[in-house]
Amino acid sequence: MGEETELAPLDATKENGHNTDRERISIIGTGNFARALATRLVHNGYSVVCGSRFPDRRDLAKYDDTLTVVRVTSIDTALNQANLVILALPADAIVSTLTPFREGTVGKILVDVSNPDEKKREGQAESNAESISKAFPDAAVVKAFNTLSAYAIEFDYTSGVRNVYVAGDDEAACGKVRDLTRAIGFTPVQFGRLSKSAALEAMQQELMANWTAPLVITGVVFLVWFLFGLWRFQIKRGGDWERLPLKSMNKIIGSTAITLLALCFLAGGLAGVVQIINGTKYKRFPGWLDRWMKMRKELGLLALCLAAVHAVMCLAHVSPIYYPKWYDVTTVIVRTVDGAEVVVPIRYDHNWKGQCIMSMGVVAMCFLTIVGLASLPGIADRLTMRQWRFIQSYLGQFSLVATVVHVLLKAAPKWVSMSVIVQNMGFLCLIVPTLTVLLRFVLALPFVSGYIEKIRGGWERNASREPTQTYM
Ligand SMILES: NC(=O)C1=CN([C@@H]2O[C@H](COP(=O)(O)OP(=O)(O)OC[C@H]3O[C@@H](n4cnc5c(N)ncnc54)[C@H](OP(=O)(O)O)[C@@H]3O)[C@@H](O)[C@H]2O)C=CC1
Ligand SMILES: [Cu+2]
Repeated sequence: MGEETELAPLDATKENGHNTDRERISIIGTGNFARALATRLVHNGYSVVCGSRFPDRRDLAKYDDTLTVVRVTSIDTALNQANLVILALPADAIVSTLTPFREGTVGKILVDVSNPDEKKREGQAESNAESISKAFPDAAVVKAFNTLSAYAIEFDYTSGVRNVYVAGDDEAACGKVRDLTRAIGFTPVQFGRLSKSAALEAMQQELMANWTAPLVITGVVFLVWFLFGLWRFQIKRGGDWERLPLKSMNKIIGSTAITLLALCFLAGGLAGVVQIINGTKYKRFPGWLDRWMKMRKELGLLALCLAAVHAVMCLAHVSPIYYPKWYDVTTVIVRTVDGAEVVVPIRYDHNWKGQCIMSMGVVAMCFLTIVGLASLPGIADRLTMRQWRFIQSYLGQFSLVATVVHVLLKAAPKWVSMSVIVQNMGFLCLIVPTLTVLLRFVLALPFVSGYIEKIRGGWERNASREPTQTYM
């Protein structure tokens, strides 16, 4: 590899009166991201030039055969080879690397893919892209690709079309980047002007974007059930610690799962109540309900995850030893050598109770899995609005009802004989889910649901009054 003097100058790409310079893209840098982008560009018919500090030492072909057609040149030459230049350099090296070649940036579209080094960027308001734009005012800087990994760019051709967020002040430049993005198999999403690039860079820094609150709620719900279970199954019974990791934990995790599932569907139910009270859909939900509504997907997925753990734990330990009431036992009487008669069990079969509990658990798990899968991007994108609503609303509520029946079958008869019902975990963990099911049932009654549909269709009870005020 080396200086590519035989490369055609930029103007030579104008053929037959058509400007085909879109076909040649320059990438500055030869690292992971540069190679991934170069591979994908070459696969899609682009000619790629990579600019390096050490062009003589960079042999891209050794990474992938596709890259044999990629020329590695000096940074200066690479800048001159294309109108669209992708800067695949470490964030803090971009300005210093390009400054000696300022001339070459004039009139160019510079695509900034960089993500900030978290520690260095703390408290710094300006994004990488804005710093580059300030340093090279004669170039059109566009932020793009930073939310994708090099791996996804190079290898992920199968898992649906990924979004590439584009931000920039020059609309023509953004348009070219969007075209390029589409041409190599991604979906461009214009995210706004360059000032929005800070949000794109921050997006990449967030490990758990929308998951913090749902995870905290899950932790609190789990802790409540854990402390109750610890007191109920271990401390109150004076020990039995060896059953804590599996038998007790299974009940604790199951209770956490059903509570989270109920919380997921309770939000929508309360939203319906609020809309009925307000008599309009044009009034904002109170802040707490709004935040709660926005975390339904995460709560549902966490419920699914814990329900799966509960199912596996059940398989691991449900047996006549722990749950004798779920089984019918066939016994034989064996006479011992000294003449005593011993009753020996020879066969266990699930009785009605055991069969119904287990099968209802399987049904609930099955529906919950469909609802969970349908909420994932990639699958959700392929559903029509009607299909999505059917799965999320009907199948979702059916899975909650099946879960309630599953727990009810397991725990209910015991309540009757229990002197202190509030000590029964099965009873306690059903309170919120049962109230949720009842609320959703009431909201589904024809005259109530008709009223809500009317409100959601834009009808207002007090339409003639003064403009609606909003909650703060
Ligand atoms: N890797 C990833 O998955 C992702 C990366 N990005 C962004 O892409 C950019 C490049 O990342 P990546 O390819 O992983 O990084 P690498 O460290 O693998 O590559 C950076 C390249 O930049 C060149 N370079 C120029 N100046 C310097 C310098 N001062 N110090 C080090 N390298 C320099 C080097 O090429 P040469 O030696 O040939 O000059 C080097 O190969 C970063 O801004 C990163 O934030 C964004 C999203 C995901
Ligand atoms: Cu269960």
